[in-house]
Amino acid sequence: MPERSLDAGSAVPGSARPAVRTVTVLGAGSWGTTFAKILADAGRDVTMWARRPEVAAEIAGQHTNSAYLPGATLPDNLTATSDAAAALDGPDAVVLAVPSQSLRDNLGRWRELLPADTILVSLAKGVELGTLKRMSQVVGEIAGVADDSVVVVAGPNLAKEIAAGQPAAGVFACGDHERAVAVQEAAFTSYFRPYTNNDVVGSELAGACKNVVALSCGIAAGLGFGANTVATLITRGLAETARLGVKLGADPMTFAGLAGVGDMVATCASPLSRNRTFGERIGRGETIEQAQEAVGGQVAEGVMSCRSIRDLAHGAGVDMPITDAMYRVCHEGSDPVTVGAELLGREQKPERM
Ligand SMILES: NC(=O)C1=CN([C@@H]2O[C@H](COP(=O)(O)OP(=O)(O)OC[C@H]3O[C@@H](n4cnc5c(N)ncnc54)[C@H](O)[C@@H]3O)[C@@H](O)[C@H]2O)C=CC1
Ligand SMILES: O=C(CO)COP(=O)(O)O
Repeated sequence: MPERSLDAGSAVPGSARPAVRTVTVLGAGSWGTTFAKILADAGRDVTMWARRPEVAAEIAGQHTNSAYLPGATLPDNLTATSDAAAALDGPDAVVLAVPSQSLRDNLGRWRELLPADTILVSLAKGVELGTLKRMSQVVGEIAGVADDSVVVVAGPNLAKEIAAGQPAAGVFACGDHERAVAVQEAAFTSYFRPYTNNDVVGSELAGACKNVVALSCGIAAGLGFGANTVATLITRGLAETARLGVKLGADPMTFAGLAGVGDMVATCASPLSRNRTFGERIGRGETIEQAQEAVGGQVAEGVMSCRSIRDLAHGAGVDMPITDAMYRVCHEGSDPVTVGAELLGREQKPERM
């Protein structure tokens, strides 16, 4: 039984708030499946699209997704298909749950199928290579909607913990407050508490940048360093993230919130994070290919985002030394020990500038 009645999604009488009763989630990886579970537990009728028919059949038939969320049982009001047209037959909201670098291609295939006026929700945490666009900008371009009408999901949301029912909060950012609130209502359960904000730029950049910082924390752990090193990287990583965000129009307070410090701490500290795990393997001396294997074919977004965020920062004239260092390790074959020593030995300066 869903936790909440469908009445929770009704439009507020006399308001412009859209009702979200039916939702389609495009992408059946760990976060897509977990977010679908949240929506279904909150009483929404949810359909997932999975690339592989066998994954869709397992979700629909056995209410599990053993490849991505072993051990989790999915609610009865969550079904799945690998037919995108069937999945997109009239939902009130569509959740985009594929990795950042594949969003443009995937959305291009779905564009003609998207119902008019559906609320588009983006889960991906990354910056597109080449175009250097945030995910809501990619969605805006491909779907032909205003970038800031997209609801962006951010915050400390390690999928496996939430799928196990552990308490967590998230933040839904959108330029249109009514849309953010509509999705907030649709995803409110006893274990997941969504907040809203209107800082799409800051929320998206925070989500993308923390994956890169998590790589550095993983490397530090893999090299055998302790809590001081990790805390230093988290704090200075947040400083460079906020520097970029503010330059690009973000509200500085966003970086003190769930999308900022919240997600930074969760991802940089948890062995469940794919980005941290990837970094840890590199720190232990493994190759990029071995580290990729360690995350089991799932996406460690920071590996690509360190390149795009570095390019974005260069274009904006913003100094991001940790991101630069991760780029050199992941894409130029630099030795993590040397890169770490160079980070420590940079010119001295005040903490805030
Ligand atoms: N897993 C987590 O705890 C969280 C993930 N995110 C973000 O959500 C986004 C999706 O993440 P996950 O669901 O965890 O990813 P995942 O790697 O677990 O699954 C990706 C899904 O997208 C599908 N897909 C479609 N086209 C693809 C392509 N060209 N390449 C690769 N996969 C493709 C895959 O089949 C799979 O179903 C990422 O941007 C991630 O950073 C955000 C918060 C939490
Ligand atoms: O975004 C996440 C937690 O909020 C998940 O992080 P990873 O992609 O590193 O697993």
